Amino acid sequence: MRFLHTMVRVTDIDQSLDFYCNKLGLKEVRRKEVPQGRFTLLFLAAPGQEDVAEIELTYNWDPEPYGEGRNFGHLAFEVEDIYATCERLMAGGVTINRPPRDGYMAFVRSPDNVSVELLQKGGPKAPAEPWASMPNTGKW
Ligand SMILES: C[C@@H](O)C(=O)SC[C@H](NC(=O)CC[C@H](N)C(=O)O)C(=O)NCC(=O)O
Ligand code: NI
Repeated sequence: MRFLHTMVRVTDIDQSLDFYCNKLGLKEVRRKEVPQGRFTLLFLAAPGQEDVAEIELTYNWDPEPYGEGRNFGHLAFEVEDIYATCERLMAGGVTINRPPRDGYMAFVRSPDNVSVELLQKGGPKAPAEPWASMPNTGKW
């Protein structure tokens, strides 16, 4: 057995690709339109992780209310530089709900409010401003 993907439903493909690809750094691996089911599937992966650990975005053509499943926690990604990643996300208008005060862990939310955890590769970096004194913002 091997892990394939985590599926999240999204309400806007362009906004989701802007967040997951342009801002977070994932690449679109493939896309499948399913007109008979009135939905589109988009598979994303970090470079080199294609067919190893993917995110499946499901876009239903007919809008549906998606509650926040409290049993679902978050998507987690290891990043080369947690500060640079948070700077890039913040410059793109993403709120850093849990800033990397410890140089290691940060949380943001996707446009559909899916919680995304960012962890520093190799363990904590030295604390640095503005992150070391940045308060939490809302829930993550
Ligand atoms: C391709 C494979 O990885 C899938 O996950 S297809 C699973 C299938 N997805 C859909 O039917 C998408 C549209 C549907 N309206 C939905 O929102 O899921 C499916 O069985 N989905 C049900 C599920 O709970 O995942
Ligand atoms: Ni799937």
